[in-house]
Amino acid sequence: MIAIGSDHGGYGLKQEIMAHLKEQGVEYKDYGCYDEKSCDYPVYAKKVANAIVSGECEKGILICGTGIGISITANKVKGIRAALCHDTFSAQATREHNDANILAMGARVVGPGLALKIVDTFLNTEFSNDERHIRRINMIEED
Ligand SMILES: O=C(CO)[C@H](O)[C@H](O)COP(=O)(O)O
Repeated sequence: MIAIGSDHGGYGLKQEIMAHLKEQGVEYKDYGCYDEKSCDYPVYAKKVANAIVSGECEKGILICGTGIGISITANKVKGIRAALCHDTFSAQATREHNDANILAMGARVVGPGLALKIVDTFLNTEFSNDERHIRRINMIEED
């Protein structure tokens, strides 16, 4: 199950991503926002991050205008590795190297065509399980 969330700035792109996931038979849960009214991205970043750390969802997608505020917020939750990606190389690398569990994007930065390719790359790339990457991820989690 994929957790998905956005603020008003990411709402339109989130609708396109959800339609794309549905077409592909990928299950998702929309944690809001639910319309284009101005709202606060930390609310939705925290809902999606908590859905992942609780085990309710395995990965997440977060979208705001830039992807920056929503990724900064998600990364404050222990166990979350949110990666802001606006290209497919980064989306692949962050799965392979960082085992990122949230993809963040900015709807005011990327168009929908590229965004959907980034989503597909992120969701279809496995973590490498390489010893050096595991060691570094463990270091992130240290207090
Ligand atoms: O990108 C964002 C946070 O990083 C927000 O989507 C952006 O700040 C919202 O701006 P506004 O309230 O002016 O629509």
